[in-house]
Amino acid sequence: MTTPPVGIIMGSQSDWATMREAAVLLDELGVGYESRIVSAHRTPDRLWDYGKTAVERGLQVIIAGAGGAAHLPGMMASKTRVPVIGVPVQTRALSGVDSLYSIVQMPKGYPVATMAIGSAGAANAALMAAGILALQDAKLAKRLDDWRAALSASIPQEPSDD
Ligand SMILES: Nc1c(C(=O)O)ncn1[C@@H]1O[C@H](COP(=O)(O)O)[C@@H](O)[C@H]1O
Repeated sequence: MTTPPVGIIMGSQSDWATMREAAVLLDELGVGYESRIVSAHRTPDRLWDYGKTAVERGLQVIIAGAGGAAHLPGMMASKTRVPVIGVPVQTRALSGVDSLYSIVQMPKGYPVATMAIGSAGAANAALMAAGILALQDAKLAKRLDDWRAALSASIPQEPSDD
């Protein structure tokens, strides 16, 4: 089985409602991906193996979503040089600010490209991954340009009352 270019990983099944937004967009753009539950806290060996084999398996971008003490994206960035895009999942207790702060403040040397909290962040992670892959893929670049143009065209000039 060939490895798709993008790995979507998340700390828990409960993150899928958010991370699905990334999957939906990658589907729209025709970008292959795999989705896995990988937790630094609950499945540390799985995290280790995923990070250790990411380069040799051919993953090109990893989108990592987690909530609360969201160590998954940073730990994955420590384990592989494959670029990691972090998605702070919204939490009930602290609205996702906990997730954001856990992901964004990486020490020098191990970056995580951190998106907005919640579903907008998950969707943007997919667009960011597509943008990275499009640097080497002219057909994808065209699909991404078309997607962006369609979004622009859908924005009305004036507000309406309905
Ligand atoms: N932040 C992490 C990590 C991790 O960073 O390794 N593993 C699970 N979690 C988070 O725990 C939250 C609650 O998980 P449950 O809903 O399973 O209790 C989820 O948002 C998950 O990302």
